[in-house]
Amino acid sequence: MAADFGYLKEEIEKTSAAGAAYLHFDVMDGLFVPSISFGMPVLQSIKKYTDQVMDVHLMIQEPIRYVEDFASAGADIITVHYEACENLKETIAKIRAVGKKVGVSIKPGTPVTVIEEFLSDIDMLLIMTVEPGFGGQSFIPESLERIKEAREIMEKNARQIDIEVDGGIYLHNIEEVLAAGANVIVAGSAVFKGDATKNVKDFMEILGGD
Ligand SMILES: O=C(CO)[C@@H](O)[C@H](O)COP(=O)(O)O
Repeated sequence: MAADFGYLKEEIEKTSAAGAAYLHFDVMDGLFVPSISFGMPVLQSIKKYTDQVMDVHLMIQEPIRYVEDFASAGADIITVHYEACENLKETIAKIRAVGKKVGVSIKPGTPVTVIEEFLSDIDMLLIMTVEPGFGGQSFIPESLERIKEAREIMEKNARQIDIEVDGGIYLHNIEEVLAAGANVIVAGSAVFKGDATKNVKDFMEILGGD
């Protein structure tokens, strides 16, 4: 979402060449969050020119309605919001049924403990480190404790899944989020504002290239 849409192909190719393994695709419906971004047709177009893992973050109300569409359009991981689903179990099952990896996201005000009962069914927990809806916001400092809490819950349940963080991540705070237990990093402004190639390379140096 932070890329210049007029140059989407070039912007994405830069991140891929510089080593970014995932492309985070923010879908906003103007209902679950105030903004509207883009949807399946854009994903389908992008998919043609990059091999990056398509990490689709659905910030939409009742995402179960669109799981099949995003799967067909090229999603590899489909992440839905805990707060947006009337029946999260059913939504997770639908993502599994279309053969995609399952992510569940929680907003900053949602207790981390809500994830416990879904842990065995999901591949990734996305902890929002800003209020979802807009890029360019500041990282919420309390998020660090929430990431640690999520790792502890996983240890207690003997289930280690990916913890993704999203919002306000820059070179100056990435080490803190990694130390807290996150292992999938979303960076919007920090990559696309300025030289995307250099920015991704700078992140990759800290991440060790994988
Ligand atoms: O999902 C969202 C916002 O809702 C994020 O993906 C942000 O768009 C990340 O942007 P930066 O905070 O890195 O600019």
